[in-house]
Amino acid sequence: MESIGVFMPRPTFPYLENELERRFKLFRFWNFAQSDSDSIRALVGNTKIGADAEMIDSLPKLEIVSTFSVGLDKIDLTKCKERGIRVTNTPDVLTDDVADLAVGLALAVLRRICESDRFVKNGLWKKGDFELCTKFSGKAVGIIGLGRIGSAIAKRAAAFGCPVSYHSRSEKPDTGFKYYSNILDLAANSEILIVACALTEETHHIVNRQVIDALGPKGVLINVGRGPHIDEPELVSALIEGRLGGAGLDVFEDEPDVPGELFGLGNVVLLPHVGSDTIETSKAMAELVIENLEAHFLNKPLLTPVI
Ligand SMILES: O=CC(=O)O
Repeated sequence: MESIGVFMPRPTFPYLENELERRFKLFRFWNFAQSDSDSIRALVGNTKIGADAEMIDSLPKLEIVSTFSVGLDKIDLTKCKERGIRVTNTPDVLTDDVADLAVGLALAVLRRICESDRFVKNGLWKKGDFELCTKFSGKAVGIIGLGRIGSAIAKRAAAFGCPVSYHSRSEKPDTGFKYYSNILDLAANSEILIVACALTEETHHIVNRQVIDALGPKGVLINVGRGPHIDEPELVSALIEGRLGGAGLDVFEDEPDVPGELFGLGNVVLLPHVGSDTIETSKAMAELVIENLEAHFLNKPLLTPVI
């Protein structure tokens, strides 16, 4: 397959880049000339750059978009469908990591793990004890989106003795978790609200001022989905004004820009979109990207087809 042109619009996990280079004719955005466009039959995107309409239009021979992510929000799926371009992503292999991190963020915010760490490292322990924090076990956890990742978070939260409820487009059968068709009811009945759904037009700003206010001054908001799930300026003012108890955020509306107002807040833990960034999972995701490409070019069924 060395002659098949694969386009990578942004640097990615080096293992994936090297493996693609070994098997295909890899064109990286940074050493790509427009005249190469006609050789490109596949595109490998990620959470930052996928395939928007302009990119798709510029690649007339594009047959498949294989993204190194589970999220599809950076891919124009309508355009891909119109052009008959196949799309694959990397579900399942990253579920545990993202769910682990959601629980880790909740623990970090409530138990003030990062603040306590700074307290010790800054030598403040010698001057007195750290303040009391808030218990996590047993807290009412509400999950927005009970897909693969949401379900894995629910399982973990349940193991901590947390009553779990959720909101999604429709009620899932036999989960044993309480379903709220109205997100405001979910927020009002949760102490920790976790965003774990896909970003679509319907879920853009699904957490708005009303939801934040329903969660309230003792509530904690965790986001392991996408930044635009939350109305960020509303979140920032709620945290500054004390209308929300705390937040653990792995994703932001305009990454890597994070609102500076959050930097000084002790009840907020900020991560640089690292939900699935473990060595093990990145490798599994890379294998999936490659196997999907190989399956496509060998006319075999795709492993994780979206379209
Ligand atoms: O955010 C991570 C992903 O979509 O894989």
